[in-house]
Amino acid sequence: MTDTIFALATPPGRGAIAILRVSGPGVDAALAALGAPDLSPRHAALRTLSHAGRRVDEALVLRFPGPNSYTGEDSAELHLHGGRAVVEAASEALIALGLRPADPGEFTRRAFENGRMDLAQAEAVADLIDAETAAQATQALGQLDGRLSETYAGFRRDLLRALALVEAEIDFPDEEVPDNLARTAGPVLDGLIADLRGALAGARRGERVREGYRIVLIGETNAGKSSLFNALVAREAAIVTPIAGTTRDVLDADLVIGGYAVTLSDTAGLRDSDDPVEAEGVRRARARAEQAELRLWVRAPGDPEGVAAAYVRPGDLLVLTKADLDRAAPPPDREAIAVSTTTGEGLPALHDWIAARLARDLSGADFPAVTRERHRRRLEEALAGAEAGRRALDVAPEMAGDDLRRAADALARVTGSIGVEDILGEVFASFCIGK
Ligand SMILES: Nc1nc2c(c(=O)[nH]1)N(C=O)[C@@H](CNc1ccc(C(=O)N[C@@H](CCC(=O)O)C(=O)O)cc1)CN2
Ligand SMILES: Nc1nc2c(ncn2[C@@H]2O[C@H](COP(=O)(O)OP(=O)(O)OP(=O)(O)O)[C@@H](O)[C@H]2O)c(=O)[nH]1
Ligand SMILES: [Mg+2]
Repeated sequence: MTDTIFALATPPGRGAIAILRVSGPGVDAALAALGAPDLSPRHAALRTLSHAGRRVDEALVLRFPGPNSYTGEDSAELHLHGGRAVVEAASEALIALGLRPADPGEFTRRAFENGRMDLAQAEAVADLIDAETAAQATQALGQLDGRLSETYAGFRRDLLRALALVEAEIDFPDEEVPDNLARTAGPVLDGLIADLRGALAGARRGERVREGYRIVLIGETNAGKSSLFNALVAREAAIVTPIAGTTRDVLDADLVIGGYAVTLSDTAGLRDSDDPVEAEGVRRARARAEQAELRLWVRAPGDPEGVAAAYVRPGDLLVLTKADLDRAAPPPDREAIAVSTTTGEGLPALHDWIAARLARDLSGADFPAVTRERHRRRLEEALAGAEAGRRALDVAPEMAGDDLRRAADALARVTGSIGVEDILGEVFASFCIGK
């Protein structure tokens, strides 16, 4: 029999109101025992809750009889006065009545297991709670309302249609089979392959909106990278000294620019060094520069092109620092912005340039976006299967079925209609308690 679980759904600590959420078959018995036996479904009612002869609170109580609830089970919410002692007393009463505290994500896990939402929607719940930018929230809402799941389901329907056509032909083999398939299953698969490629092309964008767009400062030692880092994050996060080679570790900061999440990294100045600590710092700086979506090539007046030039890609920005000391003429062949962290000149222009770059790379009409590496890997598998199946149509149609089935399975795993056991723990472990 399923446990009846409870958890604080609001942040811990003192607050105006604290909500205890309860779900499972023992909900009605627990409500009755606390003094709220008579609640009509989904209507808030004020009740005096008590336990073991002691008043616990004057609370607003809501009852959601299953299956019409978030979890699909009998559920309830106790909207308590948000004092620590009140929450403590109510929790103790629920434990005494045989309920147990919920694990992280357990309410949403039950919603998934009861068919109230699929796995992509459950992930969207977690994303929505973690969302700190408007773009992240919009993306998570598009996934929560099932639009992303519907996209995957459409891909899967196409695959199954192609599979049915292949199987129908194979059952009546003759020399016409490849020609027939080229007319029937061929176009279905061609369309699907194009759609999957389109979804994958947008996947990096979805992941960057969710996880943050990676910007790395690179350049010679003493170029002013750490000073610029501090200016952009608006606090003295990195150590700045006149000594070349001050920064060793990569230093990351999360910030929001133009409504998008950004991870900005300060790095060690790129130079050859016999000092093993500095050499390791330079190795890490290079690795980061390669992973990032954008590199800001930081150069002070007189800096040589140096090693950084090898890491700069088309579309990166040259930032000419220390503009208060000397104004280096920007090279004619690349985009550049002159800044001074001493006077502040150029910093608003740099900020605006980054915001425009984020809007260019992260906003887009091909919604809903694929938002997670887990989804992207499965889509890549599905694409590989669809492409292999497509090739087999012409040469060995009897082989196409296996490829298409493999592709359809990969898609079913994204929404959790098959193969969930091995990933459920991973998906729900990152949730808040009470969700
Ligand atoms: N107080 C409160 N606020 C909340 C939630 C909650 O659980 N409690 N939610 C939790 O994340 C979100 C809203 N999501 C919800 C989704 C479904 C149901 C629900 O009871 N659905 C039933 C009844 C629908 C109806 O009243 O028409 C159903 O779908 O059958 C409730 C909340 C955000 N705000
Ligand atoms: N006048 C002036 N000095 C600057 C400016 N930006 C940085 N500096 C100075 O240049 C020196 C080096 O600055 P950092 O920000 O530590 O340079 P860095 O690129 O992080 O150096 P490493 O960590 O050694 O690679 C410090 O003395 C800063 O005060 C600027 O805009 N104008
Ligand atoms: Mg530095």
